This record gives sequence, C-alpha cells and structure tokens, in this order.
Amino acid sequence: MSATIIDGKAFAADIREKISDHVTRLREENGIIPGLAVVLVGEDPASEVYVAAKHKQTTEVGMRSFKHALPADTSEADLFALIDKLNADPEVHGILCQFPVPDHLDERAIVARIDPSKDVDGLSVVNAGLLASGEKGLVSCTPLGCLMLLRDRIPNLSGLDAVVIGRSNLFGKPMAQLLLRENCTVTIAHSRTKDLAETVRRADIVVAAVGRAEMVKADWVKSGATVIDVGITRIPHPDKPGKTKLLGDVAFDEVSEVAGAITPVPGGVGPMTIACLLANTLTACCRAHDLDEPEGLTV
Ligand SMILES: NC(=O)C1=CN([C@@H]2O[C@H](COP(=O)(O)OP(=O)(O)OC[C@H]3O[C@@H](n4cnc5c(N)ncnc54)[C@H](OP(=O)(O)O)[C@@H]3O)[C@@H](O)[C@H]2O)C=CC1
Ligand SMILES: Nc1nc(=O)c2c([nH]1)NC[C@@H]1CN(c3ccc(C(=O)N[C@@H](CCC(=O)O)C(=O)O)cc3)C=[N+]21
Repeated sequence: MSATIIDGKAFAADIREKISDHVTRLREENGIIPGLAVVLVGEDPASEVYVAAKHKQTTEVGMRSFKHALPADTSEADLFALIDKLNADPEVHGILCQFPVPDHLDERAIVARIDPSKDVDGLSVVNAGLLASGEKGLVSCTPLGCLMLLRDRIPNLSGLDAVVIGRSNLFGKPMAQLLLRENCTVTIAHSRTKDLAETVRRADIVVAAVGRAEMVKADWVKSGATVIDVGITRIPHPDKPGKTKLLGDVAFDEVSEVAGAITPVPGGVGPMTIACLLANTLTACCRAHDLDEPEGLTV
C-alpha cells in the first residue's frame, strides 16, 4: 500500500487565500488592517529564516507586519518594555516572540507578559487553560494546523485512537487537547513511555513531535494509519555541500508503504504553522473589534 501524501503547502496556500479575502473585506468595509508583531532576540539562523517567511506571508495577505529584532544581550526589562508597548498598540492584534531566546531570558515569563488576547502563539496559561476547558481562546498554531489537515482527511475523528509523541506546551499538550475535543481516544507518549513502538502501533492517528530524525519506523505504524510528522531536524545536505536538508521524525520512505496518509517534511505541517499564525492574527483582530470571526480558521 502506498500512502496519500498530504500536501500541507497547498492547504496552507488555500488558507492564506481565505485570509486574504477576509482582510480585504475588513479593510474595505471597516477600515481595519490586522497587524502582527514578531519579536526576535539574538541571531539564530533558523529563526531568521522563519521570521523572514512570516513577514513575507503576513504582508502578502494584506496584513501589517511589525518586525522587532533585538540584540542577543537585551535585558528582560527592555524586552518587557517592548511587549508592553505592543500590548497597548491598537494597530497590533497579534504578538509572537520567536523561540528559542538567549539563555538569560525566560520563555515562560515572556509569554506571560503578552496580553492573552494578542497571544497568537496560544502559549499563555490563559489560552492553554481555555483550550483545556473547551472554551474559546487562541489555539497554538502548529496543533491547529495539524487538526485542520486531519479534519480534511478524516471528517469524523470521533472514537479513533490517536497517539501524540511529545508533551511540550508548544505542541504535544495542545495537540492532545484538540484531538480529545474531537472525541479521539488520546495517548500522549514521551521519553519515558515504556514501549513506544507498541503504543504507536495501536493508533489510527500518529502525530510525532519529538525532534529525532526518522525515529518512527514502518513496523511501528498500523496499516492505513494517518501519520502527521511535526518534527524538524536540519542536517548537512548529503549531496549539496554547504546546503542543509530537513528531516522529519518519521522514516518517510518506509512508513509511506504502510500508512494510509502521511505529511512530508518539508511541505507538510511547517507551512500550516505560518498560515495558522496569520489565521490567529485575523481572529484576534476580529475579536478586538467585536466583528464576526472568519469561518473555518479557528476551532
Ligand atoms: N513544523 C512546525 O511548524 C513545528 C515543528 N516543531 C518541531 O517539532 C519537534 C518537537 O518540538 P517541541 O515540542 O517544541 O520539542 P520539545 O523538545 O519541547 O519536546 C520534545 C518531546 O519529545 C519527547 N521525546 C524526546 N525523546 C523522546 C524519545 N526518545 N521517545 C519519545 N519521546 C521523546 C520529549 O519527552 P519528555 O517530555 O519526556 O522530555 C518531549 O516531550 C521539534 O523537532 C521541532 O523543531 C515544533 C514546532 C513547530
Ligand atoms: N514562538 C514560537 N512559535 C512558533 O510557532 C515557533 C517558534 N517560536 N520557534 C520555532 C518553531 C518552529 N516553527 C516552524 C515554522 C514554520 C516552519 C516551516 O515553514 N517549515 C517548512 C520548511 C522551511 C525551511 O525550509 O526551513 C516546511 O516544513 O515545509 C517550520 C517550523 C515555528 N516555531
């Protein structure tokens, strides 16, 4: 059996088109332009690439993009002063601080400083709590993107066995909450899970977010299962000197012989993350102005 390849890149492009239409209407009918502020502290090469992609896509859908690049030795007080300013700025509807940040800064404290109604990463305790209680908040972008892909592939997720590998606040926990909300039976696996292969073999849906290249093998996967690969590991390109190559957490070639559907890396979950960031910014903007929210862009 050969799996259907889930085209996250195309799906993300569709979402951006929907967003762009809605942004045009907001501007023409209400005179409002959604704005996203991205804060980058220090010079991490991978972060620079992500932030540049976010900026490009934000402006392409007609939103305002505010980029704040701060030096690596920025103090917590200076960073908080910037966040406070963005919290108070009516032109900014979404704020994202790109992680990782330098060691002297505390990611949790940064997230806590961002106004929860502008926390488009969905990482604040308030938004995590709203998700866990089944209330409306802002949902973390990558899990939101994965759920959109899953719902598109499997319209009724109810009763399916789902295994999420990884339990981070950024991904694993909110992903598990979303699947639970869809009435899946959810298992969260992590580094202390006793028999990971056996656990994964039971799953109709496997979501891998560990950061260990090609960890999930073909004999871990039930025939016909849907496999969502979130992990990203960058390695030197085997054939092109000086270039890098991305690997997922799933051994793509062998698993696609067994799975029913699978996301590739790159071109799967990654593009959905940025599309959902834009979706969350639009949602936050509509809520800030008490306007109807766009359909199909939130859960
Ligand atoms: N495509 C995208 O848009 C995004 C991709 N990512 C990628 O997803 C991956 C995970 O990200 P993130 O959640 O932030 O990472 P973290 O490092 O925060 O979490 C990794 C999780 O994997 C678990 N783990 C580690 N080793 C094993 C193992 N041998 N077996 C089972 N579980 C293990 C850890 O368990 P424990 O808790 O016990 O330590 C932890 O819960 C990374 O590769 C990241 O780059 C992340 C966000 C967005
Ligand atoms: N506050 C915060 N929020 C995040 O959401 C966040 C973060 N920090 N830090 C880093 C991780 C990682 N992340 C990705 C975004 C897009 C791609 C993406 O577009 N990937 C492309 C490939 C890009 C490439 O070629 O490098 C793909 O998979 O096809 C990947 C990963 C968001 N993260």
